[in-house]
Amino acid sequence: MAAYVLPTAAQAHLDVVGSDEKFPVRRVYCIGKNYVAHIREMNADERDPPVIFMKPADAVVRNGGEIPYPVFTENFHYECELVVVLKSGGYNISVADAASHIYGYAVGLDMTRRDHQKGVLEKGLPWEVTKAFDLSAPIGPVTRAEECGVLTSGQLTLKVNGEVKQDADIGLMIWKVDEIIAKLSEQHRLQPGDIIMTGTPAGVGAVVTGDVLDCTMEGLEPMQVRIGPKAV
Ligand SMILES: CC(=O)CC(=O)C(=O)O
Repeated sequence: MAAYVLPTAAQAHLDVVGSDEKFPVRRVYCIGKNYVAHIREMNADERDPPVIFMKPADAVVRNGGEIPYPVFTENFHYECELVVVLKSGGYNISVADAASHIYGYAVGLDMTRRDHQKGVLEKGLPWEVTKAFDLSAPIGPVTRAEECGVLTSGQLTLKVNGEVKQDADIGLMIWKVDEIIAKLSEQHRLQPGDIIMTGTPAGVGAVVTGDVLDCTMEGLEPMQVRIGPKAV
């Protein structure tokens, strides 16, 4: 087999609770505007359907740790989310079959350069500058669905420096997890290793260097992230 002209990139992966095996991340799909209360706080139109966007797989930061305050923003926001990870996929998955493709769940953060979002939304430009930058997806360890069951409700909470900022039941999602999988598979052949960040509830806000963010969800392993000094 011919060699590559450069070293290949490391495989992005997540830890699996109670296992030495790793979950290999293929693609990171994200759902935006999936909770009414968040749509309202963003002054967006709640009659519009949720939106689909992506982050690169190497935006994933395993189990938190420290992430730098990124370049190219002065308004860096947290968005706590339920993350669904897939063991199988396909096109046109039905809502009824969707849960059979789920390997497990984790909590994660869709970190956002909020200062760039307004212009992007107003001008109808792509979302990459605001969402798809380096280290923008800290994600905790994956709990297997066979351990926690299929999650349709449960409290998702984010604390910043110990103070609750986001606290909502995932049952309030506009597109539920099974509907998200069905919708995505209308547009993409979902693959084993694809992961889905399912949208954030209300209470998003800015962080500064030194802040400590704790994401929790009943039945899942928690994740803690610290915001480090500005990246150079
Ligand atoms: C406007 C947003 O913040 C979209 C998003 O990422 C979400 O709702 O989640």
